[in-house]
Amino acid sequence: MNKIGVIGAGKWGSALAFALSEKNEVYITSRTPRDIKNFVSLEEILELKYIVIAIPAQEISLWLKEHFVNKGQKILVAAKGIEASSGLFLNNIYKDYVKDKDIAYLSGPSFATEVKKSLPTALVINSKNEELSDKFASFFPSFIKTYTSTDVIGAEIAGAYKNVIAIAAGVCEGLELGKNAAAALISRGLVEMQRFGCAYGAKEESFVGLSGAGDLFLTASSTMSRNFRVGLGLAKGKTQTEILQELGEVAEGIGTAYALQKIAKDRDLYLPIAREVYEILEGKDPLSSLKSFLSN
Ligand SMILES: NC(=O)C1=CN([C@@H]2O[C@H](COP(=O)(O)OP(=O)(O)OC[C@H]3O[C@@H](n4cnc5c(N)ncnc54)[C@H](OP(=O)(O)O)[C@@H]3O)[C@@H](O)[C@H]2O)C=CC1
Ligand SMILES: O=C(CO)COP(=O)(O)O
Repeated sequence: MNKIGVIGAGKWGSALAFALSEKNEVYITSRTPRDIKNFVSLEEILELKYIVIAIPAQEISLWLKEHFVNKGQKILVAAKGIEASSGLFLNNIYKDYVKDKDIAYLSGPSFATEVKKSLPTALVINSKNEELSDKFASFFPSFIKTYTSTDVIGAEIAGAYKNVIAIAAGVCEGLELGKNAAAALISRGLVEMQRFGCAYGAKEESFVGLSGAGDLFLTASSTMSRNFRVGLGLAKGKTQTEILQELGEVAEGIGTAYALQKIAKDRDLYLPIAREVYEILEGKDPLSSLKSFLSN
């Protein structure tokens, strides 16, 4: 049995620890200590060969700087987001700490709540090192079908961008604009994130597969999604602070919308839905925002 360490005992980290324990001996740690099975110290986890990191994108840069010690571990990154303050992708952040050959990124449709109930899904392990992707893929339980890909940037952008589109879809639902509008928004969102990804050398097919369309359709159509619920709150006129207080969990689409706004400005890119989400987060009226996107 392989020993796997999970860092971050939030919703996704604990769901992954549960799923991976079907075939492996799994240990978990977190910033806030918990009275749960196999909870150990960070120092003990860092001694293990295989580690899953489920710390949100907005926090990871500082966490790596303050806590990570490279001992040649193989890392699977479970977060989905782009750092707001810098506009850096996760692979840019991690590359200062972990070699490309030692790191993989997890993507695809996966609400933690369903994974914790052993409900089936299909996920993608993305790494430049195909041997490592295969290895991580082999750790997953029978109820999760795994695929592998070398398109790290495509998977990363798809996983992060879909959270922003999910916020827009939540706004659309909250404003009761109808299913036609939602479908129009989601499909234009898919095109927007694919175009953005391709500008960074991502493969088009990553956006129509599990990492892109798969995760987008899931997140942008369900109140199980925290990002979708952020959109519902914005449509009701709630502030970011009120929404996050009610949510009590992370919604990566918010930071990612700010990151995309920064990138769009720096690189002079046209990202219409991401821009509207950013503007709504900054106080623009949601209805006029969606109308400006959906009307001629
Ligand atoms: N939930 C889901 O269904 C899915 C989530 N994801 C992604 O996984 C990532 C984590 O999400 P999720 O688990 O749901 O979020 P949660 O808010 O449930 O958990 C976040 C985790 O990160 C830890 N954490 C937060 N800030 C810091 C910090 N500054 N230093 C150290 N640890 C920190 C928390 O530690 P502690 O609680 O111990 O303080 C907690 O374990 C996100 O990027 C999300 O998009 C991806 C797929 C599915
Ligand atoms: O990424 C997810 C499912 O694949 C989780 O989405 P939310 O963070 O919006 O809940």
